[in-house]
Amino acid sequence: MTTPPKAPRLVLASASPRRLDLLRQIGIVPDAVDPADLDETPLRDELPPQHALRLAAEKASCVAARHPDSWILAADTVVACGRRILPKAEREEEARRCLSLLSGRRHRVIGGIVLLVPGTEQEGGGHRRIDRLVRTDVTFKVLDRSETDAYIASGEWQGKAGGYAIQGRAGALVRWIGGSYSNVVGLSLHEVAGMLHGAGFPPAPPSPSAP
Ligand SMILES: Cc1cn([C@H]2C[C@H](O)[C@@H](COP(=O)(O)OP(=O)(O)OP(=O)(O)O)O2)c(=O)[nH]c1=O
Repeated sequence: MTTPPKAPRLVLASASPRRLDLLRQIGIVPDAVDPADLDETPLRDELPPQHALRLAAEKASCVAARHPDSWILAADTVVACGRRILPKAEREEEARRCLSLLSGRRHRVIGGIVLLVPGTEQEGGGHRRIDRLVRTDVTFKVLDRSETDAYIASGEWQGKAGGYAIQGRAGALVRWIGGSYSNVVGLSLHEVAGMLHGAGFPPAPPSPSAP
């Protein structure tokens, strides 16, 4: 008698609650969440897309070492103004600098996504890597002093790439967006669904109720 194939295990290599919520939105519930702890400083002369993809790949491979038989999903979100990579704002001055740079201008949000698919025994184990880069263009309104102060007071910028979170109050500061909204929040759902489907991950079960 042959044993049925084991259900694949999905590990989300991220500390971002937004990524977990986004996946849940499309019915994907990871079996485990295991963040990688990495130095996210850009390399010298590293361009925003290279940076996003490198970090997503490093997060994925760091976590894959702990889960050799699982599917690993990792991502990195970079906010870029020209060649410049904006920081993940941790301090108020950083967030203010980001907002003043973004005010009235178009910028790019680059998402690097890496999916590691475990190899079968016949393939000799190891993981196969699938990656994608997603770009969304975002234009902020011109921010005056009181709008900037109010946004800073909200504290929502903390730990966010580029010092803002489109899914919160900064939604009111965005004049125009071109491309994937979920990519800005942290993970393009269209891309990730396509990557999982294309690699043979079982589809999400039907939703028990409407959102
Ligand atoms: C631009 C923008 C970023 N962000 C968030 C998404 C990411 O959590 C964060 C970018 O930092 P990341 O390094 O991509 O992610 P993270 O450090 O939160 O988690 P991990 O590295 O463990 O996966 O900024 C928003 O939530 N909304 C936004 O509009």
